Amino acid sequence: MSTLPTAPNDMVLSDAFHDNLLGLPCLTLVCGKSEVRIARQGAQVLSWRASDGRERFYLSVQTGGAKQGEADASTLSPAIRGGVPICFPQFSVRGPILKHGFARAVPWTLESLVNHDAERSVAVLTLRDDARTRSIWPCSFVAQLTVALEADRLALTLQVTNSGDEAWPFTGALHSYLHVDDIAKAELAGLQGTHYQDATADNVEVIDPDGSIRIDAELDRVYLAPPASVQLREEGKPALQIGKTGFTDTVVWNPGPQLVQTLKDMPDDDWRHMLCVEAACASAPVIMQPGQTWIGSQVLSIA
Ligand SMILES: O=P(O)(O)OC[C@H]1O[C@@H](O)[C@H](O)[C@@H](O)[C@@H]1O
Repeated sequence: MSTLPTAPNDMVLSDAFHDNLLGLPCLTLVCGKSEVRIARQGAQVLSWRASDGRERFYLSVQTGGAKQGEADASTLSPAIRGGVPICFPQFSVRGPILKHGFARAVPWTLESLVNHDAERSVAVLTLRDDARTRSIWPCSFVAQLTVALEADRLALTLQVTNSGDEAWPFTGALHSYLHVDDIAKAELAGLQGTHYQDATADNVEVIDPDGSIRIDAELDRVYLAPPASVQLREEGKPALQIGKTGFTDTVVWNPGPQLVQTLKDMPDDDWRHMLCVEAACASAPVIMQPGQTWIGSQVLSIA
């Protein structure tokens, strides 16, 4: 086991991003046979292989993002299409700033790393307000993502603190792109009877009558007060249990065969190989008083 100190050690910690996936600098967290890759940009988890070696996240080969060798520009980087983007301080276009906020478009700082642990490897990354974020959103904050990897379980915890002296609202999400072999043989179970806002129809509110969600066209829903856990099934068998705490909503998104053709960072056929199941605070903002801390998590376990 190699354990790096929990106190910031700038040289060691900045060296951690020495791997790359599709040219995106990232660090690799290892626990036994399980492995996770985390990009510096957006603290975005790009890949997760549990002990069976199977990739559990979708990542577009046409993705944007700040590539290796490119300086972390002072401007925002193009979003990375896949893995787990962090949407903060705004979910989608439900507010005045850019879609899904800026957290996914800027580099985060690695604060601590416990790697190659036999039971639980953990990376903690932070984003604090600076001149650039304040030019977009004039609020003082500290956002922290904790990535905790166990043999067949990945826990992502987002902690947000109001470090200023005025209250502010935020919406956001852990926007997980789950990999599926074939969307026609995949279903999401557990949301039956839950109200949702249909983003493809002006957010009209509907009750989901179905036992499980199947995808053959664009689907974009914010489920309100959903159960704490839902299950991804493939070929009729459990594949992944998806739990959440703190986040009020579950968002389910797939662009389907038409909308995907308008996404220049995603191959036309790839809607068949992904399903976004997002832990979100989308339907109503979280109001943060000065000094207040909010915590939400998404926990993925091999079913
Ligand atoms: O293309 P983006 O900005 O990454 O957003 C992808 C999708 O993200 C989902 O969370 C939204 O519900 C969709 O409306 C949106 O299209």
